[in-house]
Formats: sequence, structure tokens, C-alpha cells
Amino acid sequence: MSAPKTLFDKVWDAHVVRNIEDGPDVLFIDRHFIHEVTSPVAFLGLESRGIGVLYPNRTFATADHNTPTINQHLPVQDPLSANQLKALETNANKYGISHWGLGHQKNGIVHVVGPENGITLPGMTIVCGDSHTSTHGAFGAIAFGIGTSEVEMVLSSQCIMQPKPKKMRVTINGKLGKGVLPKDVTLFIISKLSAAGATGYFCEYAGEVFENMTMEGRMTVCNMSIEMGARGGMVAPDETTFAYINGREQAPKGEAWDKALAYWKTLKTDEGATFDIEYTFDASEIEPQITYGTNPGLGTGISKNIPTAAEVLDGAASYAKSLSYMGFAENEQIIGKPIDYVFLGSCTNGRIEDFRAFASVVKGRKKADNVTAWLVPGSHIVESQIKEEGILDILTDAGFTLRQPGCSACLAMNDDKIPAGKYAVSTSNRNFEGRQGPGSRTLLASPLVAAAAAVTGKVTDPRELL
Ligand SMILES: CC(C)[C@H](C(=O)O)[C@@H](O)C(=O)O
Ligand code: SF4
Repeated sequence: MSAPKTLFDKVWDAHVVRNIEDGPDVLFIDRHFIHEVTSPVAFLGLESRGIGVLYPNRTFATADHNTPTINQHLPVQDPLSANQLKALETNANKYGISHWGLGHQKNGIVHVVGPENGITLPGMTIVCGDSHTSTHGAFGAIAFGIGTSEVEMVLSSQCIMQPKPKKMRVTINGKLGKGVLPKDVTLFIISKLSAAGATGYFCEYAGEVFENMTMEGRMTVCNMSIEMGARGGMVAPDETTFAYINGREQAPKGEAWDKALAYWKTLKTDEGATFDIEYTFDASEIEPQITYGTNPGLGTGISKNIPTAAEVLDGAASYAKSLSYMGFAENEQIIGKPIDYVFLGSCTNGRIEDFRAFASVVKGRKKADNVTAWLVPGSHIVESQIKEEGILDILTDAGFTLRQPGCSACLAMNDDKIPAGKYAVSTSNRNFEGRQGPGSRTLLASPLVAAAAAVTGKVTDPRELL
């Protein structure tokens, strides 16, 4: 019998085109996503070298970062954004790449539209010039972000050179408590490991918590893997995965489906396979989380106080700077802090289950007067689901409006910027200084925590409202 293998090694080994002695492996790439920010320079590179795109039907383009989230039918005002969007369209058309631009019915955030259209499948290698490509690992794919020069490499050769990362496994058994969402699971893990704790590793998530999680939940967790420094995260595909994929537009059909399924069922870590490092937690340790600092590792259970410098893994100096930026002090209670903005959206939490969770709290309540809320679906498909399921009515009755799909205030590359000094409870993935607009202060949390803040105007434990 062959030696036991991890899920990661099975997928990796199936894609090695060439081993370079003492060097990186050359990997074949099944799927390549591109967006307007990191692709234009790669296409310029192709042009200057006079080469083309090797397999245009393995690359998929969508516009998301620079797109406005209101009045998408009007010309884009910001000239830089308009140029980038135009460049994406021109390049896609020139090389025969599928392009879901602004206004297209399939348009949305790259990491939302790939899975929802059945482009993302188990056992694949998937790259994109975007760090949150790790999202697609939820399907048991090896998915990671690449730089612009690598985008050029993939366009021209469908291959990439990669050193093999070390392997980590995070196992969580038990049952999650009331009001605890996948976002809380990932914020909890990152707070335990720190924002750099998984640097150099590829992480597999295992145990009952992930087995019982929906695909959208697994996507939330894998999405945030990068925020603890990991190259990517993955979950072994199972019946939940297969049920999610079955019938999606670009998923295999008929005989091809049966063949794919038989292969996908082999994609799990064998008994006895080893990892370079393992962490184990119990679901009962996890309560709704919120961050108070300026990296995603600076988070805590919502009922707890902000830790003292001695309690956190970050250096005392950077911790003090982080708290001062946020206007918080050590050992303060986080519950009850007044907030100004709520952002529901992003490739972390811009899917239908996130809107359902948000609606479950705001239903029958009213948006707090002091709160500006931006609710931004991850794609047009999500937007349609929100309308069809009656969620829009619930939101409207509670005083909220719905915006149009895109990255929006997740990184404020468009007009959706949180003003300086203002506090935003955000379902996105990064709380760096100025991430949501110059001087903005971000508290990362789940859609339930965001909803509780939106109706009370302050940081509130959502369990009190469920
Ligand atoms: C613009 C892009 C390169 C960037 C990323 O790589 O992640 C963005 O998506 C982000 O979330 O910061
Ligand atoms: S939603 Fe945010 S994290 Fe996701 S791709 Fe867009 S900017 Fe990056």
C-alpha cells in the first residue's frame, strides 16, 4: 500500500508538471480568475513579449474592486477605475476570455461568482491575482493568490512555479453554540494563532465543526486563512460539497459528473498522514467574536474585555499603537461601544446565508438612527436571491437599503469609504489602518454581530436579540 497522504499532497502531486531539484515545483493550473486591479499589467507584459494566452477557456474575468455599488447603469465617474474596467474588458475580448463586467447578470466579487457558477471544483488548482483566492479551498481545491508577474506566467503557460508550503491542520470538534457563525470560528482561530501564526503553511480544516458547516460557511473560513498568514486553507470535499456543486451552470454533467464524483471522493487526508503542525480546539470555546485592533488577529469573544498588552501575542509597542488608532484602551469592555457604520458584504460574508443571518436579527426591528449601513451583495445572483426570498422586504421594513454588488467598503477602492475616525462594524476580512477609507476604524465581525450593531447603534451581543 502506498504511504498515507494528506488532501493537500494528493491535489498538489496531481498537478506537478516538473520537479526542479532543490527548487519550486512547476504546477499546472486548472482555473485562473482575473479582475481589473491585478491583470492589466500582466496583459501589457504579454503584449510586449508578443505572446498570447495559452488556454483562454481556463481564465475567467469579473469586475469587482473598482465598481460603484449604486447607479451601475451610469458611466463610472472615477477615471482610474473606468480605465481599469475598460482594460479588463478589452483584454478579455482580445484574448477570448469570458468576461462578466459591470452590469453583466453574472457579475460579482471574483470569489463569490467562481463557486456559485460551478467554476470552482474539488481537486483543482486555482489561482488569481488576489490574496483571498484561498476562499476556493472550501471545495478541497488548492487555491492561492499570486502576484501580477505570476498572472502573466499563468496566462502564457497555464503553469506556475511554487515552492511546496508546510502543512498545518486545525481540528475543531463539538457543536457551535447559539449565534456562533463560521466567521466567529475563523476570527477565533486567528486570534489564537495571531495574524502571522500560519505563515509558510497551507492549512486543512478538519473535525465536526467543518464537517457540519455549509459550503458558504467553509468559504468564509477558507477566505480568512490568509489573515493568519497561511498560503491557503482547505476542507475535504464531502456530500455537502457535491450537493452544492450539482446542477451549477459550469459543473460537470451526466457521465462527466459521475467520473468527477468518483475522483472527488478520494480527496481526503488518509489515516496516518502527517502534518508539520496541528492545532486542536473545541467548539464550546467559541463565542461570537469581534476585533478591536488593526490586524485580524486582534480579536476576542464579544463578552470579554479588550486584552492587556501582556495577554496578546503582538509586541507591546505595536499593540499600543493599534489601540490608540482605534481609540480603545486595554481592559475596556467592548460591548456597548458606539459605532457609526455597518458594512455587510465582501467575499468573506457577502453571500445569501449572510443576508439571511443579518435579516434574522433586524426583522421586526429598526435601524439605529446613528448608523449608516451599507449592505452589499457579493454578486447579482446573491442580489436576486435576496429579492426572491423576501429578505429585501425585511431589510426595507427595518429601514435599510440594498446596494449593488462589488467589493465596496471592504477596501474602499470605489466611493464607499468609511470617513476618518468613524467606527465600522464590518463583515469583511481586514481591519488594517485606513483599510475602509483613510482614518477609518474597523471592527471585524459576523453578519449577526453586524446586524445587532445596526439596530442598537453599538457593539451588542447578538445572542440577546435571537
Ligand atoms: C486588490 C487585491 C490585489 C487585494 C488582494 O490581493 O487581496 C484585495 O482584493 C484585498 O482584499 O486587499
Ligand atoms: S471583497 Fe475585499 S477581500 Fe474580497 S476580493 Fe474584494 S477587496 Fe479583496
